[in-house]
Amino acid sequence: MQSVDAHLEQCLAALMPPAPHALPLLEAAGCVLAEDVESPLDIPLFDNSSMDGYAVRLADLGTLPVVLPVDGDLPAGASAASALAPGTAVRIMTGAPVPAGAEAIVPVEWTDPGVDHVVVHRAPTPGQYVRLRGDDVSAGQVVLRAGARLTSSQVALLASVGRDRVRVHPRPRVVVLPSGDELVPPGKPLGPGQIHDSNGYGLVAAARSAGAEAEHGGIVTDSAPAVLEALRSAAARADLLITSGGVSAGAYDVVKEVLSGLGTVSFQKVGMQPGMPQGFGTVDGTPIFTLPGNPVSSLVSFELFVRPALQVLSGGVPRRRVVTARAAGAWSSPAGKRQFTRGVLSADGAHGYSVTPVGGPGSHLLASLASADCLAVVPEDVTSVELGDELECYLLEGSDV
Ligand SMILES: Nc1nc2c(c(=O)[nH]1)N[C@H]1C(S)=C(S)[C@@H](COP(=O)(O)OP(=O)(O)OC[C@H]3O[C@@H](n4cnc5c(N)ncnc54)[C@H](O)[C@@H]3O)O[C@H]1N2
Ligand code: MOO
Repeated sequence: MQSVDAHLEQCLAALMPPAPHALPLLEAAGCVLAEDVESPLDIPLFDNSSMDGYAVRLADLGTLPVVLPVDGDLPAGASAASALAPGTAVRIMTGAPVPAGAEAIVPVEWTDPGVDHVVVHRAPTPGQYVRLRGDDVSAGQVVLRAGARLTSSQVALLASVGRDRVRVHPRPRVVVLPSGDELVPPGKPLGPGQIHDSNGYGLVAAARSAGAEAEHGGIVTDSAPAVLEALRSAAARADLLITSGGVSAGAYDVVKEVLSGLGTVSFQKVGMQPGMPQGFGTVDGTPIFTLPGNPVSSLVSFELFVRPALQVLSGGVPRRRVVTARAAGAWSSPAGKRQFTRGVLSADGAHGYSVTPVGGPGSHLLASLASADCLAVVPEDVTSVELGDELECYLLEGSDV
């Protein structure tokens, strides 16, 4: 039996992100940057006011209150073409360029607030409420480095320095192929012995949540030629294939039969619960994960192996969101297997977090997975978790922690 870590390492080592390309800025959000971005501009590009008020020379504010003639308006977007004449004020709005000669801004709240003349009741300190050119970013400064996964504030930063396109690693294209003669799409009536395909939908949603462009490639029936045809046609349009089902020891485990015949996919038992039967390899050069069919096994396998793989394929590094929590119950775990227990985290004032197991270990208990916000990791050498034991917990999509 292979360890979880060894299986993950083998899968990740075989992956290569597709070549970077330039994308319009909004399409690049969430992608990994493939270039260092230098700002061609100082940001702010000009000294500007951080308050609605009056631009003044400090020498003009002798004994307060002082009355100054108002020599026009400077709204945001105006150009401060002429210098502030001594003995006058200019009405200025937040973001408007500060005219040459002005040394500070008097906020409107410290005035009467006049239009032709203004009565100033309080004096600002030198430079007060003036945002200086280059205060945030200097021209020539690298504002973002290759490898950053673009967050919304980073997209805003790129826009602020004038970039409308950036080179990023493309989102991996994923095709999900659930297999099994018993499967019927949701929305269609079920015949005897049939069930709805939940894995196909869950895996597409999971891949999208990991930033991939994922499609449901249709249910594949348990016939070897149909499986091969579906795999080959999906491989031609994908950076990664995911199948579910058909990989254990049954007489109709056709995915395993067909892929074993190709010789480019290896199947092994991985020491984990759920998700023991795993396969990884390539179909016509496209990497493929063959995940076990049980619904919980399928989605837990995605979290453990496919999500990190998508992080690598999208040009990033594998990263997990993990917290340590104390067990709020006691349960057993199989010897020699790493158990991923569905759990719900709660803030626990004294100790950080506590984790309550939900649903039991059955791999068909999808509702309990859907109510969990973490997978509590029980190491291979632990067969019983006791109340208060500390466990690492992998945060699941949607976790508020
Ligand atoms: N004799 C053995 N039997 C089984 C073993 C074993 O080692 N020896 N392993 C068990 C474990 S653990 C798992 S996990 C499953 C994996 O089986 P498969 O990957 O071959 O999956 P299937 O047999 O096709 O299906 C298993 C189960 O999941 C349901 N299923 C499949 N696809 C979907 C789908 N798209 N949506 C919803 N549910 C799905 C399917 O109907 C079965 O109930 O094997 C155990 N057996
Ligand atoms: O390993 Mo299976 O995935 O436990 O049900």
